[in-house]
Amino acid sequence: MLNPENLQETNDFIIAIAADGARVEVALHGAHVCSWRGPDGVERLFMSPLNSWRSDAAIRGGIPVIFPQFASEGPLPKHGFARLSTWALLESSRQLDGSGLVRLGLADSEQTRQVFPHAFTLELRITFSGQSLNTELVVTNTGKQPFAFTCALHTYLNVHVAEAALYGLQGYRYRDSVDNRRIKIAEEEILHIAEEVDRVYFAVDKPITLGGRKQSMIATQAGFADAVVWNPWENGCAKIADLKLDSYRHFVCIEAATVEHPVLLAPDTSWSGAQNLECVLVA
Ligand SMILES: O=P(O)(O)OC[C@H]1O[C@@H](O)[C@H](O)[C@@H](O)[C@@H]1O
Repeated sequence: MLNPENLQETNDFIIAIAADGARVEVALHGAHVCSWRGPDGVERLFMSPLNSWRSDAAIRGGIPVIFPQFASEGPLPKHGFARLSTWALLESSRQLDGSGLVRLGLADSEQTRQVFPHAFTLELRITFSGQSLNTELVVTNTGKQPFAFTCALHTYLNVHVAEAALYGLQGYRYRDSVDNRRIKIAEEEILHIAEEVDRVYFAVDKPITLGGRKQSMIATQAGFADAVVWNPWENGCAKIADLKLDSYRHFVCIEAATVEHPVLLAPDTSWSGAQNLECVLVA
């Protein structure tokens, strides 16, 4: 899936393998999980075949880290700068239980302070084994003033959209970005993706399941208040240069996010949010 020739030009990658053969590929550009395979070797994340792999662009697919601004809801570039920054590798190791651990870090710099005048560190902790992947974002305020941020783990899940169904969203209040950001209550027990979907579900406190024909993916989050479900459909793909016109058929984003109420972080304190993905194979 990844093209090593291109990658060497613009990205440094970490490949980490758990004792049971589960593996992740992580780019330092954005601390971006680009690939996650279980021991069966099956890719669980979508990566766009038209991804540019340019160091000045966000990677289209995998798990973009969104910080300190979700979407265009503030003065910063869309989805903030974390996904465009070069992170440092802090650790890549195998835990006593055989699971793989990769930790990456980012701190404020002259460049980030120009658009976000605060002192901070970010850490992304990626743990994986068997059929599960856990990503945790830790934000620490290392400055003297409080600051506010919104954030997300913008996970692109590999799925045949025509066969997919989302469970667990019924009853939540959500903001519908494809209907003038109207606030609605989710009535459907099962959400099928049959048109553009771009919703922020608020105060999500239960797992969301993306059911498919061969597997189901259970997304559980902690720390993050909200969850975004996004599929651009054909009309959206036509406007996004690094997606093919039919890419919408192959992924659904389930994003663990904090959007409605920004986190206000006091000096010398940390916030953390995690998304856990568990793949259940259908016999
Ligand atoms: O094209 P980008 O910047 O990666 O954003 C992709 C999508 O990200 C989602 O989180 C937003 O809800 C969508 O509105 C947006 O289109």
